[in-house]
Amino acid sequence: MIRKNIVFIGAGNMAGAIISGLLEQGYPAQAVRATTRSKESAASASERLGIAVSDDNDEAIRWADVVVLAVKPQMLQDLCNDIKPTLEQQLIVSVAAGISADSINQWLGGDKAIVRSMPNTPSQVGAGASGLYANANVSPAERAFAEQLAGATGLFIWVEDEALMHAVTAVSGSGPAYYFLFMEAMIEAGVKLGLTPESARTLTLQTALGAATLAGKVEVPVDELKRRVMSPGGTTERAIQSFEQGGLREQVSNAMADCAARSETLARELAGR
Ligand SMILES: NC(=O)C1=CN([C@@H]2O[C@H](COP(=O)(O)OP(=O)(O)OC[C@H]3O[C@@H](n4cnc5c(N)ncnc54)[C@H](O)[C@@H]3O)[C@@H](O)[C@H]2O)C=CC1
Ligand SMILES: O=C(O)[C@@H]1CCC=N1
Repeated sequence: MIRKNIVFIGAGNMAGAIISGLLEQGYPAQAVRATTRSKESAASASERLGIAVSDDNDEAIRWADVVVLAVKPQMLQDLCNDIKPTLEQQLIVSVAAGISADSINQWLGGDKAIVRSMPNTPSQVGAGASGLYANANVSPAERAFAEQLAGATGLFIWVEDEALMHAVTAVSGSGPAYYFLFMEAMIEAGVKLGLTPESARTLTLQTALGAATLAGKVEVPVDELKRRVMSPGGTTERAIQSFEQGGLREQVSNAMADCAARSETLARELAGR
């Protein structure tokens, strides 16, 4: 494992998930720091995450080899302006949705090595999925470190065409929320059918885990796995017919197109500020 000092600027949901995943995988806590905007939030994040957290971006950046930008996209330009004078040759990793490497590079004064990463919150338990994109200033060694960072919290893919980061966001960045929504709906429906909330939850979660594990382990396409659950004239067939007639497929497609489009407009709105 290559050890570098990593600072996360912003210690919210996504940074917290990556930090927990990293530490869980044995990355040394002394080599990970974070910053927040106030002393109070720094103290509570430090306690929650088990690493040093301060409200001093400049001091943390001077200490770091790798700077992970983990603030909301709308805060990123102001943050870049603030840290520009302090940054030297650190590798920049941005997890912000939408915002292009060119915008970040421009806001940071140019000539920066920037990796964009679109992770997701299952990183917290080592089951993340990240899409990575590197600008032309990123060296092979820096690419390798970015892979180690993403790989410590799950799996990753590289995209060479940055525009595909919008699609990655629609699939895996936002994707956990779709599955949580589906689980929520299944639990509610199970309760309506008479199960206790606890039983409905236990069965729903294990079924989601089982389906994903099975699909990941066997070399069988998911439509065939679906077919194997559907006995002709049986119960599943009725449920699947009901989903198809209700337009689930189209809803998923529309929702993901809306997600990718939001990522694109975020990028345009914020690049023009
Ligand atoms: N939540 C998710 O599932 C995912 C989020 N992302 C991206 O991660 C980024 C962060 O999102 P979340 O963690 O969900 O947001 P969040 O609101 O939970 O965390 C953002 C944190 O940044 C801090 N912050 C803001 N300005 C700061 C500054 N100048 N210096 C230091 N800290 C500052 C805030 O205090 C807050 O703790 C966003 O750009 C988002 O697009 C990417 C993939 C998935
Ligand atoms: O909802 C968002 O904007 C962020 C980016 C991907 C997941 N959460």
